[in-house]
Amino acid sequence: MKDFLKQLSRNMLASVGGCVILLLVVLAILTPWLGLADPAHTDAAHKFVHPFTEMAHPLGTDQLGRDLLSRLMWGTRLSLIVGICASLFAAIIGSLLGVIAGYAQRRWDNAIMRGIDMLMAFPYILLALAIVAALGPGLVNALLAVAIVNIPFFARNIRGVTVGIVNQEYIEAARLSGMNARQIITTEIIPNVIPVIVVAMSTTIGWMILETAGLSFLGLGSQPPQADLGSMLGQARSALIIAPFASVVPGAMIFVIVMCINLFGDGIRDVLDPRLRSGALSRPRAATTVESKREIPANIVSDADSQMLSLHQLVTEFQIRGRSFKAVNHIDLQVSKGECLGLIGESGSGKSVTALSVTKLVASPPGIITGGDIQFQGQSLIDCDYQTLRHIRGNRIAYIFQDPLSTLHPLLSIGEQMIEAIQVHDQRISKKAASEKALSLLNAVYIPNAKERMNILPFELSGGMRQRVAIAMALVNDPDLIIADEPTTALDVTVQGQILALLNELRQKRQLSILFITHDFGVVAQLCDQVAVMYAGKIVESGPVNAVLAHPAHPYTRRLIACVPKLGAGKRHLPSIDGLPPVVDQLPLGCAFAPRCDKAQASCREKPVEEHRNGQRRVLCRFPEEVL
Ligand SMILES: Nc1ncnc2c1ncn2[C@@H]1O[C@H](COP(=O)(O)OP(=O)(O)OP(=O)(O)O)[C@@H](O)[C@H]1O
Repeated sequence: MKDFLKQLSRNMLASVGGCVILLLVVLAILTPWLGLADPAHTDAAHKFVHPFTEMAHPLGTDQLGRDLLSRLMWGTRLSLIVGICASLFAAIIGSLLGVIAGYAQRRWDNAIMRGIDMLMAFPYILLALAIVAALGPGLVNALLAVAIVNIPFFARNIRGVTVGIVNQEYIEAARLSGMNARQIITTEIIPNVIPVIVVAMSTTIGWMILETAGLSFLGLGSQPPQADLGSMLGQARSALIIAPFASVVPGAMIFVIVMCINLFGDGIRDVLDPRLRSGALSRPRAATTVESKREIPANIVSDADSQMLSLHQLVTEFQIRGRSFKAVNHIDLQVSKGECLGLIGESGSGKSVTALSVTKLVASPPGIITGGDIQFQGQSLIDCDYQTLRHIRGNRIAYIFQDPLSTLHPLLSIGEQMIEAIQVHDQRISKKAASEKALSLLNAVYIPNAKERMNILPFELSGGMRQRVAIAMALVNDPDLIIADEPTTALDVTVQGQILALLNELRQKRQLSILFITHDFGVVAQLCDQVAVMYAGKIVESGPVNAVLAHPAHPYTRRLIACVPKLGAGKRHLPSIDGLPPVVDQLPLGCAFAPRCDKAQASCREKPVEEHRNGQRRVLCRFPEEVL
């Protein structure tokens, strides 16, 4: 709750809206005790008294001499109660119908949704008028009418969300655990749709107040002597020319209430919507923000003839709610032409952020590059303009991600997506030529019946086949560097072996450089020439794969290698690494691995660690396992 209020207070307009609404609600609650005049007391001798002319009637009087301030306060109280009750009624009934229709599907879904469609087929205001006409005029009936016509809005919204949730794996898991439909709805579905209901309610209360005011304005809502804001407006209508203030007072109040509720509702939506949290109230920028005062490393020497990619003291941070998370912390990496570099480390060590930083694909906000440089074939990618970066992305540097199902477009066929990727970077190529190129690439990655498969959708392929398509997509523009972010993690070992063999073959045939991200030293041994081990945003060890595997120098590397089972090594205990990596906004002054290291001494924790180098090997440890 504290967090919620803190985030809400950052939105200036929502805060103002919330404060005004809070003030009005408090005043509405306290109205009976404010010592105001009787709102129904008429005084023909004092009709249409102008505002601020008589102490007894600060806002003036209406056509029957009733005190406008008192009627305004009582009317506001009534309008707020009606708006909130109508909204609650519509939200509860509509959401329940939506959840049941979305969960049950088939016959129930059909019956409920066709009923809802029938409600929606009537013109909105006519339906409300018909309901009031059938039930008779009166505030409660107006409330019911407004609530009923808004039920379809909630039902359709919540049904859509529920249909999405019902297909998720955790609902399957709940079914497997033996839960019945009622339990699944109450414990799994409703908690997940509540934020959507709250957001929808926060934006509809204002609308419902307006609708009830509309019915009262037409004489179908509150009946004399009771008055809500709409009926005040309706009664003042006949004297609009001679006493406009009698209309302005309730009209201005309706405007303020609806405006403030909408501003507040938008603020609540922004805070509650998980996609809009973590500072991302705006769409991420096209390229990661680079801090203007970033630390630029001195004497960058990058051999453009042999180096494909080199990172120099790169720092990428996430700045969230006043905290800076250093996901990538002063790292140096080099990938030579035709070489495969394996980047390995535990989950959360910063591998993916490093990979995304290369082409400035880290989402900004909250990501920001605060230091270092990235050289691609001797050209700085940090300082280059956006057009150059766009040309390089997908053309000279391509990515393969872990889950092709979420990176391939679900509604476009494989062929269409590949042709699009080719034509984005080469507008002169005809569709036919692009299609032939796509087909030859699908053949190159050994997709059987490639011609027929050009026309199918991603979900119709198996995981291994999808990953082959993702590799073919990465190759469409003959890139020089491929960044593969755990492309085999979701695959079984046989398919993993095939994909690694394919990448190796393509690398040799096409002289590709690869930055390969993985958790698995077995994969590194199979594919990579060089390896860099990452921990808490830093490269703690790097060097040729054979040398690192045979003689790991950092205790973390040694323990990562010890976790890999060895075929034929007999039955042995596979040690795990106790403890967890540190949170990267509270990194210690010394070695971040020290709390989990069996060799750590006091000096490891107290002083920054210096890097030891020998030839291609580097280690960031005060007491390495091997002297380099
Ligand atoms: N969009 C984001 N907003 C905030 N923090 C983020 C974001 N993306 C990544 N991080 C943080 O950056 C750190 C590094 O994340 P990263 O995804 O690079 O780890 P990783 O080593 O690739 O892990 P995995 O192997 O699980 O993919 C983590 O602490 C993560 O929580």
